[in-house]
Amino acid sequence: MSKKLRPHIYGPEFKESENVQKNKSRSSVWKNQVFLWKLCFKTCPGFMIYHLYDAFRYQGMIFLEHVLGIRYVLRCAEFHEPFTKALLYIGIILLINMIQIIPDGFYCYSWKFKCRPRLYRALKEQMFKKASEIDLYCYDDPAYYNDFVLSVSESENAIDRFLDLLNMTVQALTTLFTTGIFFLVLDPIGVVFVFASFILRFFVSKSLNKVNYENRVAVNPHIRKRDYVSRVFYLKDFAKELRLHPNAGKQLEQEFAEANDEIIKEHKKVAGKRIWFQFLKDYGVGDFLIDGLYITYLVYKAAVLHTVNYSDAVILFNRTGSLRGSMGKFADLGPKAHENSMFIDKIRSFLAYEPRLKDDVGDNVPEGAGELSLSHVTFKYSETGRTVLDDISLTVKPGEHIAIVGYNGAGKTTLIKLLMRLYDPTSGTITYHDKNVATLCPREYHKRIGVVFQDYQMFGANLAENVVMDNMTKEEIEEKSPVITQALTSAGFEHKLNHLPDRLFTQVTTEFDKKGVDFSGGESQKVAISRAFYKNADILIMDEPSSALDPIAEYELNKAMETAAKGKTVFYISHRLSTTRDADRIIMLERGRIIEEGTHTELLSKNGKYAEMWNAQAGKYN
Ligand SMILES: Nc1ncnc2c1ncn2[C@@H]1O[C@H](COP(=O)(O)OP(=O)(O)OP(=O)(O)O)[C@@H](O)[C@H]1O
Repeated sequence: MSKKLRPHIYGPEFKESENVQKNKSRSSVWKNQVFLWKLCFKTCPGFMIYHLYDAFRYQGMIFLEHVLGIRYVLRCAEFHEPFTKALLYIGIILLINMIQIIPDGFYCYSWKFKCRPRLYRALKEQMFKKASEIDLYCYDDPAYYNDFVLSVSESENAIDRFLDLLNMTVQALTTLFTTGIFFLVLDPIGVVFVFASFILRFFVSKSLNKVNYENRVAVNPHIRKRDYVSRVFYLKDFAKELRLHPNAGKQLEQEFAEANDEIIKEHKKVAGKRIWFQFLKDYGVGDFLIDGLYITYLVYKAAVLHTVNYSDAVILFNRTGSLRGSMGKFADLGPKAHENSMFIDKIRSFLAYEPRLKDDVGDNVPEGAGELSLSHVTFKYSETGRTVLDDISLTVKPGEHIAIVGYNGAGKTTLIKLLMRLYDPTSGTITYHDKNVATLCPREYHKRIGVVFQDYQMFGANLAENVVMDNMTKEEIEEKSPVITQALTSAGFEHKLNHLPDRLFTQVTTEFDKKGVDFSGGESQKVAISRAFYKNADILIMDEPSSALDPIAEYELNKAMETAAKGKTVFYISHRLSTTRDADRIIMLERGRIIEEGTHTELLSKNGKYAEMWNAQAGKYN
């Protein structure tokens, strides 16, 4: 597996010499095409076979009509054969053409439009599945993220290029065997000219494609930046902010212009090489060698030496252009396959990436609520990054309610991410039921945790599915309706639910459905909270669950929590200390370290950082 896509944080063991990578990429050109062939053939076998046949048919017919046919007709004229012989031949060709036009029309205007999207989907489905499995570390590594975006955005192009390559290969082989043999029989020297042009074109194309690929990789980060700015200007989410803060828009315009300049700079860097290679390819190999030298030689043979008759000379003259074109395609095959292979390589590396956290691998989680314990846990997002959590030790009994407080950036959310095992600690261990969570099956472990993240997302699905977070049929929604409604009610969404005409079937977001609904920030947060209530897990994690709620909704949420969280282990993060004061224990974090720990009263009597924070903001709630 190519290691290019592995996140850098895994360290030097994955670094390979440039030579090893080059040899590997050479050897993988073939394997990469086979990979796509298997995928395409498995998805649409009939289409793939017809795709090959179509290329063969196209060149076969050209040979029949334009080589054998025209030669036959011209020879009839040159050697005074009866006109009916020529007419019969023309009639047969017309009939064959007519028979072929029907399946060809079906292939071009129906099959292609049906099957190409199926092929794209087959690959995209694999990529989407993998994207949901890859470790979150990967998203923190810009180099990895660049390659990730490139492979996803290039996946459809890779299939298109592969289908073109197949077409080109079969066309080139058909031409080689038909027109090539024709040349060998009539004028073997002509083959030398064609072969020379083939070799030259092969090397020139290879160099040109390498330049193109390197340029594509170099411009990719700038294209991503430009795309980001474009998104900001067309996405609804940013529209309000941009109107209120026009300077932010100007700054982004500036960044867009800079990214554009970088792209132009990258193109300028390779412009000279591109012009030179294109000149060699078009003029040196094509015009000069074949149209100049070969034609001179052919005319000399026919007019001076009389070693070839006129009808054959005309056909050879006529076919050099076509043979040169086909040989050109043949010469382009290797470099084009190589270029496509570099993109497929990225796709395959992405698909072959083995997540460290395998969703369904690991020990079963013991039944019931258990003790959760952190021992000397330290964490960095990247090998070279700063320590975000530093030597955290904490034991939480089943049913205990823990509040985590601290200033922005103290490491509260990061601690939650580790507790949920979205990341593994850099050092130290986290145990649940006395078992290291790193040995537990993540999927089973996650079932034990209901969570509301600060940056929750609403999905373009109906309301019920947004609570259950799964695809559901109409019958399933109706069956689970009481539990879903109860979860929404506990989260304070009842009033809104009663005003939705389609209730649980209401489509969330108006982006794809005119009848859909855009919820307010607070309403969306209530839906996110209801997910945790619906899950009814042993551990409840709430990261700023009431940040968008009005005071009454916050009060009601706290009341609902008393019922929903009874007997459960709860981690509650909030900047509003009035909502955390009743926790069994409050953990105060500062720069990744636990600096104070105890009940609200204990911490106030310490008169330390917590008391300072309380006095600054929450004292007014007394
Ligand atoms: N994906 C990431 N990659 C690198 N650094 C990160 C990442 N996420 C968070 N950090 C850094 O880790 C530190 C702790 O972030 P965290 O989100 O845990 O803080 P927090 O206490 O939850 O802050 P807040 O109260 O603002 O939500 C911050 O300095 C932040 O910049």
